Amino acid sequence: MVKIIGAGLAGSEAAWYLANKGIKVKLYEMRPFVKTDIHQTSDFAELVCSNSLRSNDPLNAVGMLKNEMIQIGSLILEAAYATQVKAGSSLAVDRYGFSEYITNKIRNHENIEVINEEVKEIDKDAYTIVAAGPLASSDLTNEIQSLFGVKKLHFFDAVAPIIDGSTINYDIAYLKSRYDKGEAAYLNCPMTKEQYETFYEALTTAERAGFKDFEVNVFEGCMPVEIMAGRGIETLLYGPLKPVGLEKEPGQRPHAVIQLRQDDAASSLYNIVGFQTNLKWSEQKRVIQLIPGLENASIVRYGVMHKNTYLESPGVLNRMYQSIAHDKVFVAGQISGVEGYVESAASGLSAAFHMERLINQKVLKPFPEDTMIGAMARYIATPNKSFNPINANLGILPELAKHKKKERKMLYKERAEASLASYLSEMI
Ligand SMILES: Cc1cc2nc3c(=O)[nH]c(=O)nc-3n(C[C@H](O)[C@H](O)[C@H](O)COP(=O)(O)OP(=O)(O)OC[C@H]3O[C@@H](n4cnc5c(N)ncnc54)[C@H](O)[C@@H]3O)c2cc1C
Repeated sequence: MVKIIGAGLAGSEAAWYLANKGIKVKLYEMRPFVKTDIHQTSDFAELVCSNSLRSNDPLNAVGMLKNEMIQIGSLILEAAYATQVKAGSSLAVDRYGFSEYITNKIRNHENIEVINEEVKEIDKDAYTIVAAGPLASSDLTNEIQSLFGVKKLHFFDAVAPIIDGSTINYDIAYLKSRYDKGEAAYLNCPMTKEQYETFYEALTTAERAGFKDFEVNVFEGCMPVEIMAGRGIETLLYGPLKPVGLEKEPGQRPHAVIQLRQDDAASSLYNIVGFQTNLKWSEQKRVIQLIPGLENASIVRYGVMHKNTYLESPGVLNRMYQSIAHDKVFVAGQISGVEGYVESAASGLSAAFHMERLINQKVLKPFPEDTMIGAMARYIATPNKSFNPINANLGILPELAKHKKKERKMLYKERAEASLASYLSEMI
């Protein structure tokens, strides 16, 4: 029997993998009895912010990771493709359908017992996967800290607001994907230079909520838009408000464009891309209503900002997400030092893969480091003076032999596919 703590992206993925291998799983989830600051439902694998699982391009790092997860057997991706909504070349999902799909599969699996309880202690001699996420309850966080003898770390993360689609002005907002790649699934709100300057002034002078120290600890990949804007008036124009490839008519490029991405299958909700924010709610409304097309927008969920806990994994976990000190205990998901929905699920899958082999006394061997799933595991287990949570990215793969620059991505992909296929056939 394996005890899994947390039915999030990582815990659900791990439970499903082990149960399908005939191993009994006790899956502990504290919601709905104990809530986190962010989760809103009691469903499993709830997406706490964006509804996007990012790029589907197999040459992109996260696209590569997805393909590897499918080879190994991923419930999260099965659910994502079953509940996909239009988002150009990205994989976005109907967030409620996605979580419901996973919850039903898990609850109906004969090898999984779901226990709605907060876990406060970890038995180091029992097979356990800790997958309690970045919002793990504080008693459990203290237990993790003392079990592994580490200093707790955190950074701050921010959530983007969600808009009621029926309140968008469609005379101004138009459908288009950047450079017309994929389906035109984004709504675009164009700005003139003057409109941008008014918006910029409001954004950078608006009142922020709480957290005096967050500017030093903010994670670059999920930075509040007001902090990014504070770096200079041009910064957003090269980031989330980049207008290139979004011209409504050829040759008529707006000064800036704010994009909205469909948030549910009914296309009734839209989130503002790259607009994670920690502004006071009244200020969010004021700033958002300055965006052309959103003059009367109704905000159904405001952006928020909060602490995000993770373990400094090098020296604590090995390349199989297994504790070095307590070999029956694995740690997976965002709390293990990976960052992102897909990455969290991938680490859950990886931990479960190795856990099954440990229980069945098979050889333990990390995934090859030239696969994305293996490169991420190597990153979290390798000593690093400034350890930070990691997204899938091509920079963590081993260098290629001499090659032409334009062949690089294809070579990474082909090398990873061959490596994973040979590893999986060896590991049977
Ligand atoms: C505010 C915020 C916004 C984010 N936005 C994005 C985004 O837009 N895109 C993206 O790719 N990533 C995002 N992330 C990062 C990350 O991908 C998500 O946090 C993801 O949900 C992590 O998956 P997980 O399985 O590790 O944790 P979770 O999905 O949070 O699952 C952990 C589960 O454990 C449960 N739990 C906690 N403590 C206990 C306990 N003691 N006993 C029992 N159960 C417990 C929780 O209730 C939860 O269900 C965001 C993170 C945060 C915090």
